[in-house]
Amino acid sequence: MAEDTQDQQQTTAAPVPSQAPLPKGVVLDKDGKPCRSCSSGAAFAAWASQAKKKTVIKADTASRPAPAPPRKDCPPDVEALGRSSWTLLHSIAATYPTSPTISQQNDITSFMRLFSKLYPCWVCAEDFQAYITKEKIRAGSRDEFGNWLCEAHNEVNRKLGKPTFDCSRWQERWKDGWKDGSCD
Ligand SMILES: Cc1cc2nc3c(=O)[nH]c(=O)nc-3n(C[C@H](O)[C@H](O)[C@H](O)COP(=O)(O)OP(=O)(O)OC[C@H]3O[C@@H](n4cnc5c(N)ncnc54)[C@H](O)[C@@H]3O)c2cc1C
Repeated sequence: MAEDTQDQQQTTAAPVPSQAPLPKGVVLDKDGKPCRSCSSGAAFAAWASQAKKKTVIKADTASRPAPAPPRKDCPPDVEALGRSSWTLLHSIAATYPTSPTISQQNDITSFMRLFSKLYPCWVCAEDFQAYITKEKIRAGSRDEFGNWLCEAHNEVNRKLGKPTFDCSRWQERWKDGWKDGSCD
């Protein structure tokens, strides 16, 4: 009861106290706040619901606003961000020149380095930067870059315990559509 009284004095969303265990899968930002683009959607939602429970409206219960219905146009979690990002990256590979100039090779290499620094999920970004340092970006042709990217994606798949992708089929997946005609 004493805790209820204390809660009733709060009017705005309060962060979950640091001693409260964070739901599994919630990654913190460098400032210690939960990072939505680094966390799975379910884990972030569990944290948000925990945080909401700590929020009590000061006025009587009748004047509490109805909870907002869930919507689809929310900031991305780690999965949504990842899917969109891989789509962009593999699509760039699919339109990369078959015989790129030196300048085009430099551009894609710079782009990938900057991408790995700016990627919004910081834990993902750190691992991707380490991967790029270990496995030098290969961009001598479309197929070379597409395969390098496919291997980079597979490294993340392995880290997350997902099946790896057959890189001999990256152009079917991202450029031409499957050979059985199912994308035509
Ligand atoms: C650079 C980067 C680093 C990431 N690091 C992390 C991380 O550290 N932790 C984390 O939780 N999430 C990370 N992610 C997100 C993660 O990779 C997935 O995007 C996310 O989990 C959603 O996965 P998904 O199963 O929907 O398919 P995704 O892995 O997003 O793949 C999308 C589609 O690409 C195709 N595909 C799969 N593998 C390959 C491949 N090797 N080559 C070509 N096509 C392929 C498949 O058709 C698949 O449906 C990262 C994303 C990026 C872009």
